[in-house]
Amino acid sequence: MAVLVTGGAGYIGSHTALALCDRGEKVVVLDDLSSGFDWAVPPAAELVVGDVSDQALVSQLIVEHGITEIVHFAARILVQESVGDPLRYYLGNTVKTRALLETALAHGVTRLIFSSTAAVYGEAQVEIIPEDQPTAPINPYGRSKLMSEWMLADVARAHGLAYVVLRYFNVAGADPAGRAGETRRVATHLVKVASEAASGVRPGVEIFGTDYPTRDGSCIRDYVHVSDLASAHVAALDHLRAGGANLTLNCGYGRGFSVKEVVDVVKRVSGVDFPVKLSGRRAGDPACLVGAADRIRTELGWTPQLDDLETIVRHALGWEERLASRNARVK
Ligand SMILES: NC(=O)c1ccc[n+]([C@@H]2O[C@H](COP(=O)([O-])OP(=O)(O)OC[C@H]3O[C@@H](n4cnc5c(N)ncnc54)[C@H](O)[C@@H]3O)[C@@H](O)[C@H]2O)c1
Ligand SMILES: O=c1ccn([C@@H]2O[C@H](COP(=O)(O)OP(=O)(O)O[C@H]3O[C@H](CO)[C@@H](O)[C@H](O)[C@H]3O)[C@@H](O)[C@H]2O)c(=O)[nH]1
Repeated sequence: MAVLVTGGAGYIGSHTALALCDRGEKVVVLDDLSSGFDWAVPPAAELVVGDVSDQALVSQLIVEHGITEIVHFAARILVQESVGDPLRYYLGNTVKTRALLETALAHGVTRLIFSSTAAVYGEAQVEIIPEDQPTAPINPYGRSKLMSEWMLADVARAHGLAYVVLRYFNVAGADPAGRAGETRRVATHLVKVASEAASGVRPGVEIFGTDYPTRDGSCIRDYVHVSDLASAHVAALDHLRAGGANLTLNCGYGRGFSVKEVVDVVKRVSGVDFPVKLSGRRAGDPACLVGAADRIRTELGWTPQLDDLETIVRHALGWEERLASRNARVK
């Protein structure tokens, strides 16, 4: 019995692989390393380098390792990039998910956890978004993920697939023990970017958009600690193994911070007053995304341990320090 973690060399996948290994699960990571790093895979997991749509490879992995569940993270993840190159997103996120599903079903793997996103909601009509809010994504990234959600629901009805869809809000922070964190060839996520600025890796932070209809004109997001998110996946796996119902759940804390507030917290926690430039809006960004957070607690018994922006930022800054010493060693 083993769990296949696609995208497990990436940010959220590597933290979830760690959480699974920590409790003694056998973990096989499948990752093409297009945005992930081989060294990010926990030592206790096995890394196979390849593409999730390579059906011969995935078939071989399922049979060889006795895969019983798939946690599917592998995807392209950037909203702005999806606006400029939509077909890349429909291929990477929708078409390849279809191929993976087909392979899984062909081998009788019928339990799957899927990384979806708050981007499926689009421009929120309510301050706190419940799961039954109509989906109306405003960018190709969100649409590519929503199509995958629909595929899962259809396949569940037709072939008995059991799934949990987790709609993550904005993921940030790093493993509290410093074993993993967010590593990017080019960082774009706000907490990561601001942590890099505080660490001197970049000159400063640009705030994209100050004319949104929010309390200070900058966008509002629900920032969730990556290790809490990892534990939500473990809880989802237990739910499926116990024969639980198919679920689509928000994964956030139910409270939002503006871009300006996040930047201020990073400055305060780091003690570094890095330069900030006010700029125009970035393509594809909704004004506000904050998720109702009660259903996942009720359904999965998920109890976040790290719901605190300062803690998230402290862990993100700690990871930057580790990366700096690691890069110094590698050079
Ligand atoms: N980071 C966030 O804030 C956030 C929020 C909502 C949803 N998500 C979703 O969570 C998942 C993971 O995001 P992340 O931030 O860890 O991204 P990431 O880029 O760090 O990780 C994705 C991993 O998937 C791998 N990958 C991509 N395409 C692949 C393919 N075809 N075959 C094999 N491996 C492939 C990449 O090399 C990378 O290691 C994604 O599905 C993303 O859409 C992320
Ligand atoms: O240098 C920066 C980076 C970001 N932002 C703003 O900060 C907010 C958050 O942006 P970012 O951290 O890039 O995350 P999102 O674009 O909200 O997208 C993330 O969060 C979504 C869920 O809400 C996921 O679906 C996506 O995969 C993930 O990239 C947005 O308003 C950005 O315009 C800035 O102002 N300056």
